[in-house]
Amino acid sequence: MSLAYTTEKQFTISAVRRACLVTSSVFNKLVKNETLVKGDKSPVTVGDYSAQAVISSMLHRAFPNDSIVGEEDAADLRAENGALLRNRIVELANEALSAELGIGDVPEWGIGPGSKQTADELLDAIDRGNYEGGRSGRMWTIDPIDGTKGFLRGEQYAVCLALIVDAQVQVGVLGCPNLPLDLSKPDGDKGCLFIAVKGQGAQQMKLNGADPIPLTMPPYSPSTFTFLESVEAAHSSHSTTSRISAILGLRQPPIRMDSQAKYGCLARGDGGAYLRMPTGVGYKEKIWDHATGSLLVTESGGIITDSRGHPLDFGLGRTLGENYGVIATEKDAHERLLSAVQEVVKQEQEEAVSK
Ligand SMILES: Nc1ncnc2c1ncn2[C@@H]1O[C@H](COP(=O)(O)O)[C@@H](OP(=O)(O)O)[C@H]1O
Ligand SMILES: [Mg+2]
Ligand SMILES: [Mg+2]
Ligand SMILES: [Mg+2]
Repeated sequence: MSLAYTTEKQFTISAVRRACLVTSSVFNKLVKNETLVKGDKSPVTVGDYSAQAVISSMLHRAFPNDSIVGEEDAADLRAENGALLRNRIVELANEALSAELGIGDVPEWGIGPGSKQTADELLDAIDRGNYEGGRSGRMWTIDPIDGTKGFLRGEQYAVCLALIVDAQVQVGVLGCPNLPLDLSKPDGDKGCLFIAVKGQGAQQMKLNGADPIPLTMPPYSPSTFTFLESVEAAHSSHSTTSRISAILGLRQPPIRMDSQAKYGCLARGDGGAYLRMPTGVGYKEKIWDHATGSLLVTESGGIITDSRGHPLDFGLGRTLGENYGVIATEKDAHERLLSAVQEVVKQEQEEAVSK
């Protein structure tokens, strides 16, 4: 019997690798006028747009009937003053699409020497990511650069692609070009690819390599356990994390890192838990920020919930709905962590009332 989603898995790896060609080349030579500020004040670069164009145009060839929920849209590139950015994106996306074929690449996906798209085709590909999401059917979710702020700081970011079927994440891949293979050797080899398929486990391999290694989270160990959390205090409350650490008596400081690279690290045994606690009311987590990561957690032996202990729901649309934070850790540690989180949430609510 053949395994489920074999083609989708291979496609996801190929698409993420090709998008990483773009992001890595932009990372090394990003110029000031290649970054925009979006309506929600967050940054977006030519790297984000080009990577989404690459993945989305490959998806259109490989799975023309599937819907796409992508973070970016091409409105700013279609504007009259968007020509400079648009030309750069066309150049970058075509460079990646036409790069040599590698292991597992299929030319019918619109890749390999000679594969080029027009500006209109690439802008349309970006805008094909406008699907509103939902509970039934097949959809892909793209975060072309997760951790754009980390990318701009010269630190961690991830290219993320996941297949969701009937609200369940079935396949997810992260490409992390700047992530050391071993966190304890920051100057050692960099570039990791994380892969998960539901029911088939999680794996890591070199971004440009072969030979995937299966990933299993190690059991809870009080002496080394610590949190993986966002670098950006506006994305995840650092003070809440530090109160939870105090309750648990943790000795190690948190590992701060941008992007879903945190989930890849958790799956391979770095830190011990992913923690993301809301910093205020109103922000709704986006499905593309957690789809691949959540599957990496469950396929490596962990549990992922919000701070009420509810599973993340990928069937509500482009967001995860009401935001009550995200907690992921090894399955035997989850209950202990959840009760510490809930204790701190209660304290914070009481303090807010008494203010
Ligand atoms: N107020 C907020 N609270 C939580 N997450 C936020 C946020 N504002 C932006 N984000 C999300 O945080 C993501 C980065 O995650 P992290 O902080 O773990 O690196 C961003 O992804 P992008 O960089 O793809 O836009 C963005 O979607
Ligand atoms: Mg963004
Ligand atoms: Mg993101
Ligand atoms: Mg992004």
